[in-house]
Amino acid sequence: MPLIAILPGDGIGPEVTREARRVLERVGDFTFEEAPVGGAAYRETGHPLPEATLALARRSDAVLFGAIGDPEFEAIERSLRPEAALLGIRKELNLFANLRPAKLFAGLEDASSLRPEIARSIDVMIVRELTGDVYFGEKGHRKTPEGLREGHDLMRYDEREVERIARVGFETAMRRKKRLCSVDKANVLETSQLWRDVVIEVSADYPDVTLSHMYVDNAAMQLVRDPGQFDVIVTGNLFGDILSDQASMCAGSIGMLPSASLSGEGGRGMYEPIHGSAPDIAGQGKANPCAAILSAAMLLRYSLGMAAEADRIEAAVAKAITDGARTADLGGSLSTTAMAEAVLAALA
Ligand SMILES: NC(=O)c1ccc[n+]([C@@H]2O[C@H](COP(=O)([O-])OP(=O)(O)OC[C@H]3O[C@@H](n4cnc5c(N)ncnc54)[C@H](O)[C@@H]3O)[C@@H](O)[C@H]2O)c1
Ligand SMILES: CC(C)[C@H](C(=O)O)[C@@H](O)C(=O)O
Ligand SMILES: [Mg+2]
Repeated sequence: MPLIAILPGDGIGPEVTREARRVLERVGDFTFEEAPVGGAAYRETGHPLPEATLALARRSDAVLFGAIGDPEFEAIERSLRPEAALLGIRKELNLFANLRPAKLFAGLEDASSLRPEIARSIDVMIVRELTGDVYFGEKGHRKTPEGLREGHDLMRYDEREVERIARVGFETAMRRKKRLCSVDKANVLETSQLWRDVVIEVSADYPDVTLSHMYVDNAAMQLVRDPGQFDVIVTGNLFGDILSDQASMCAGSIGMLPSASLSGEGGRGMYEPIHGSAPDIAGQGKANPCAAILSAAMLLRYSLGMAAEADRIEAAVAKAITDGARTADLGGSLSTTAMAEAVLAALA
């Protein structure tokens, strides 16, 4: 029986993974093991990513991750903050490819920040590089020669890192509408110039894919002007982080966007909503569980080869929404559990 590791994390993480687990239990037979991560783990063990949690992630067939982040730990040493656990798992499991689909579910036009006719056109897969860039470069605080405090974070990619994520971008485009837009800032950044050069080199292997390049500032603008122009976006870690939160509001809510983080080695992956621990609504039963439920569907599709069950879950979310189920972020009043129950009812 497949082993699914559940790392609920902080804030709304446990609230939404609980509901995603119920949906998984409905569609198949799995063994679940849970372990603490983030601030919750730090409180329990003194470390945000305990050895036992990482070991569970390694021996599982797939990881369902909730969210981490706790205002209480915002000022402690960076390596002990909740975020270090998430970055640590991504790095340790070599999860370099992060797929973040943004699509508007019919009926959510009113929840989108865009006009309905524009909102309806969004159906983009953001392929975000996840283990490099300014996130993992050398960083720190130091003093300038004049004695001023200086913070620094090195942005870097080597050609191998760019090539492998570019290939994921092209392969993803091959399975969709065969249009790939590489987003960078090559007009200013050397890291981006290398990115662009390597993406162009890789494109020779994918003659059927139409490749375009866009600077990230323009991409942010185009994403709200005409999101329908994008099929697949491939971009670096930082730009992908920002553009995916932006895309979520085109699609109705950050509570709707799932993600898959993959290594390309076997089927192992980690699946998580793109949102965080939402301290402002944590513990109130207000969180939208759909991003976590849809992440569970991606888990079945990408790690467990259960595409039919993944389709069923996605169809159930779509049906619950067309039937009018809405949490507060979508303009409704359903609780987290009631929203999940609407999805479960639609599954039956
Ligand atoms: N992958 C992750 O675990 C992850 C992602 C982003 C942020 N974080 C962390 O989360 C903490 C809070 O960060 P933030 O406030 O910038 O981002 P956030 O995504 O947690 O919240 C941003 C806003 O969106 C709302 N929101 C988020 N998820 C929602 C859901 N499922 N349903 C309804 N509303 C939802 C929140 O209430 C908040 O108003 C920080 O510690 C941050 O580092 C973690
Ligand atoms: C919490 C943070 C480290 C994380 C990121 O920046 O990757 C989050 O924003 C995300 O999108 O998963
Ligand atoms: Mg983010």
